[in-house]
Amino acid sequence: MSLPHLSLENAQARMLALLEPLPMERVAVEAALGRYLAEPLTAARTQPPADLSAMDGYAVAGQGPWRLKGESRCGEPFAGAIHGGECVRISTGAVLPEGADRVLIQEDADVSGDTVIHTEDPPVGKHIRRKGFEFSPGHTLLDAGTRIGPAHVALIRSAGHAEVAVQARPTLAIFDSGDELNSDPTACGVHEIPASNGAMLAALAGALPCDIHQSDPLPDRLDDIVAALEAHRGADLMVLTGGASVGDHDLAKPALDAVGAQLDFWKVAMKPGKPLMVARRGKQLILGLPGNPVSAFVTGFLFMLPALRKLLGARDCLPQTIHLPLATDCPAGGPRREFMRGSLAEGVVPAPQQDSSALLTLARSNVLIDRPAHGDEAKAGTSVPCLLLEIP
Ligand SMILES: Nc1nc2c(c(=O)[nH]1)N[C@H]1C(S)=C(S)[C@@H](COP(=O)(O)OP(=O)(O)OC[C@H]3O[C@@H](n4cnc5c(N)ncnc54)[C@H](O)[C@@H]3O)O[C@H]1N2
Ligand code: MOO
Repeated sequence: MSLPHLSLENAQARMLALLEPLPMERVAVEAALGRYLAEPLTAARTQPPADLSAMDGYAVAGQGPWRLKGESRCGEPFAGAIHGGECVRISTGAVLPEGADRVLIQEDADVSGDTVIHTEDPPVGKHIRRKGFEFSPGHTLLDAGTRIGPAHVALIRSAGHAEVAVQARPTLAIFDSGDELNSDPTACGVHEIPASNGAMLAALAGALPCDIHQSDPLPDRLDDIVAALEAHRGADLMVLTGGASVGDHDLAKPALDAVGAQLDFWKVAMKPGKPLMVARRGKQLILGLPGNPVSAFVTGFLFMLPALRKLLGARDCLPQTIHLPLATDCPAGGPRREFMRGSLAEGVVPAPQQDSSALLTLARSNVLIDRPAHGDEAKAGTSVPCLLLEIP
């Protein structure tokens, strides 16, 4: 079958359109790290809940000197109000007593007995965190599709929620395939190599919340590949690596046909990663990634992770492009848009080896430089679009 090579944007959009976010569930906030909000997050309380002191010192009213009337501590406010010429000892985060108009930090206070005088007089309102300055009940704090990071965990609890609505964790089955692959890297014969793509893709996917099934490499036998595809019909996403090209032993396409999967597209105008295959079987998405290790990584980064993000309900499924200056010259591009490995120092240095089998330069790289098809040579100092290889 000869299908046109899709542009990367077109291929990503087509793949994402095949997927729906998974059903919603409610989980404890602490268990939601790395997941995406299924609903906008609304405040259920007022923060701060009262006017609070931002410093340790004295809450004062009117002009000094002030007479010390008591103390307001965190969790134990001063009972009552103060009037002009009075103050209370106060801690950071404690409730400001009624009548206090500013906080004198203790470094600027001279205390003798129950009299407090200032060396610096703060203006009215100083060092007070006003009630509700962050949020009040009903305020929308975060949009649906926001990824929950450590700060979000704290914010959601602070907003008065013990649980949060997220999409269910996707299930993912990953398979290496090829007769040359040995699952034991310490026991490879001369005609063998260690299976490494599956482990790499599982590590890549593992940065997102998902449940991963990974097993020994499949041989280049149609029956075995079909059996593996059948055994994991229930997975939300299946990723097969190897056998995506056109050789006699490239069985990804025949295996997809045999299990009744509908091929949506095959081949994307990009390097590495051209023979990427995207198919659907019912609600399941199947990705056939090329076997060359760097091609598997780049397509995993540009397709598998976005697919997982879509299932997880992310607002932004695709990796963000940033522009960085080149530290050295970058050669002219070939006929395919190319993602070149590079490292970020004072500017981006393209890796000297760009062969799609070369894992060493991938492991030493932390960016992919996005080079246009037929692009001219880019000189050092030119700003180029890059993807940071930070996961995810
Ligand atoms: N006549 C053509 N040949 C090739 C074309 C083409 O258009 N016409 N495309 C080339 C491109 S581009 C790529 S990319 C590769 C993709 O090939 P496959 O997906 O069929 O991958 P394999 O042939 O199975 O393996 C390629 C290479 O990668 C090694 N490999 C495979 N799986 C793993 C694994 N799990 N762990 C580690 N290494 C793996 C395998 O040993 C091969 O060396 O096709 C080109 N050919
Ligand atoms: O696309 Mo292949 O991935 O160039 O080596």
